[in-house]
Amino acid sequence: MKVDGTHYRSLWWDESKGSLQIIDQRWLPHDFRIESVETIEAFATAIVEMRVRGAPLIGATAAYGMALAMANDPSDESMDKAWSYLNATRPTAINLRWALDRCRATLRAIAEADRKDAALKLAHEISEEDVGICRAIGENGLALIRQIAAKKPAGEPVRILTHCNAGWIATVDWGTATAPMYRAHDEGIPLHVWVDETRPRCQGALTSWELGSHGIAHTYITDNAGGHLMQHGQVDMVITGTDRTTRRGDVCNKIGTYLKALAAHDNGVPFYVALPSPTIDWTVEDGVAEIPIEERDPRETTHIQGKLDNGSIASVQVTPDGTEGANHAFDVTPNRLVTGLITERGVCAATTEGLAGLFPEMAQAAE
Ligand SMILES: CSC[C@@H](O)[C@@H](O)C(=O)COP(=O)(O)O
Repeated sequence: MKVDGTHYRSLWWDESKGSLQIIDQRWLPHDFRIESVETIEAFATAIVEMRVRGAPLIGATAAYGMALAMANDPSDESMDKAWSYLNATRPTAINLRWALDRCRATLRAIAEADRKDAALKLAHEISEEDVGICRAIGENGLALIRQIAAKKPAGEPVRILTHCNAGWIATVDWGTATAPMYRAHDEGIPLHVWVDETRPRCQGALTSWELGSHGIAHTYITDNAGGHLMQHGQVDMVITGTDRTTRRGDVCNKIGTYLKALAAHDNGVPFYVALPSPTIDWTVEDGVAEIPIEERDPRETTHIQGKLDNGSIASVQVTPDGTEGANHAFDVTPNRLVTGLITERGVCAATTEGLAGLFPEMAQAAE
């Protein structure tokens, strides 16, 4: 997508430097900083510190991390070490393990002498696939937005609520939850997006930055406002992303998603989840019982980062000295609260049959 007229992806390989380039998302939306990632430790730090974030982008980044490990030392031992090291960075988004498993399985079957080139090619492939998946999610979600728009008086916007940032910077390009919005806007369908702030990291500010850059009307709201807006008929649909969706369609996503799903259910508002297939964990059935929920540094709750009036970016304390914070980063929305899953192969019910119907080969392979 475009930033100040230039087309960017959220990561790219720089041939001349021989290294991965990322946008350091810790400084967005105030500062656009590009960083070169050149050691395995730097890859891990980039994921842990959320310089790169969002399930699909974490997966693509890890694939480049494996490529670096193979360039340094193409042995099985080095591959296993990189797998374990990178896999330990964040526990919830399944795309991380998906990408690492795919790299390891593919590279194991290749002679050591060829692994360096093969690993880099595979990382490029995983990134390109992500772009294609997100584009297709955009098409499939667009059909849903069109249906809602068709029932409205001409010119009235379709009002979509979204949580966190499942936008182009959370993937390689397009985003998942935002892809249908970009497509609908480009097609001339009037939209208005309610953007949840998404404390503590305020990923809603990233979503606002993305939507604003694309000219999509939006309003930044507090995390607790969604239920109120739904009660007053101000939301036509919800679209969120996901970090891991179980084979029966339970959706793990950024903390607070569950409360939005409950409010949507109570108010008869359709609640959709944009789901790329690498985010399906076919080994898990019950999301609440089985998905590990990341707990991050409580300082993210007791402090908030923003831009001061003098233009500098600073972190300020919002709680009294010594206040304990707890920082659960994700929650699970049971499948009964999900109206549908928008995947690259179409929209399906959040059920075992729905997912297996669209992805029979994956469901079978997991049996
Ligand atoms: C297309 S991104 C999908 C999810 O990863 C997204 O909704 C989300 O929860 C991101 O969490 P984050 O902690 O910012 O990595």
